Amino acid sequence: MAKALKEKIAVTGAQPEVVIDPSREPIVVVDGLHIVYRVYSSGGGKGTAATALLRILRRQNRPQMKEVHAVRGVSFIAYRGDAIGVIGTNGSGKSTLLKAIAGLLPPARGAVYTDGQPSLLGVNAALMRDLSGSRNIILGCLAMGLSPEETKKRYDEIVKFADLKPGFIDYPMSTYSSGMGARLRFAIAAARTHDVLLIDEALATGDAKFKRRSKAKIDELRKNAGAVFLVAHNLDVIEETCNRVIWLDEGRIKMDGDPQEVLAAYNEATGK
Ligand SMILES: Nc1ncnc2c1ncn2[C@@H]1O[C@H](COP(=O)(O)OP(=O)(O)OP(=O)(O)O)[C@@H](O)[C@H]1O
Repeated sequence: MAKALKEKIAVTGAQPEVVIDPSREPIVVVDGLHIVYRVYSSGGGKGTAATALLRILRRQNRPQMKEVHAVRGVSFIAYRGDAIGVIGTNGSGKSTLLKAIAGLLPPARGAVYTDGQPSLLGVNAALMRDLSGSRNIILGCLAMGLSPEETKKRYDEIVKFADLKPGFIDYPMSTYSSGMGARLRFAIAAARTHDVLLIDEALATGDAKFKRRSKAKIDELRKNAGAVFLVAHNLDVIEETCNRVIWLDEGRIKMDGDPQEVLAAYNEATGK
């Protein structure tokens, strides 16, 4: 019945059609999104006085600008309860897409609409390296909008979930291994429910036991959250965690659908 109601919209280019399912609640709508980075190419010689003088003599008043077209006309709809894995080879635009959904990059064309506040949880998420784990928990919770009372209530739960080596919670985060940092970041982010949770490789550095617990936590967040996006090179994590996979190739969607189907096609194409 819902299927019969499904309306199909043709999207320009060779990318898959966007399917609207009116029986489900849309949380993220990405509509013909293009993201372009502008970088100064070394040929332009930005930086030294000599090259600046050369530019003036050549009547070039600006250093050469190069454009990197990282996302090229991507369209899809994420629905409430979706856990979407984003896969693709290096440089295919996965992190750029997540940053754009988080509102951190302006679209060159197209638009992203989200229902609620997106939270990007990356391996480089901004915690203070010189502060202890415990200070970062408090700051992180307050930054996520929890009240001081809620922060106090959640503190023990976060420490328990991060499960760091004894004593480390009071050490500066600069003394943590990358896996320990990732665990704490994930534990802090998982302490509240998110409308749209974007996870960029955050789980990649955790060990097997932590990955299992993260999966359970993502399932729980998924139940309460709007939608979860997960970028990971470990396809097992994607297969176990996600109900849908988007395969990006050179900034375009190559496939969008059932994890098993998309992962099988991806493995075949990449020769794994
Ligand atoms: N800050 C930036 N400035 C200029 N170009 C960038 C910037 N960040 C990414 N790019 C370019 O945009 C394209 C997509 O990069 P992106 O990091 O989104 O890919 P990715 O699929 O996440 O890659 P990886 O699997 O290596 O993490 C690449 O060509 C990359 O060189």
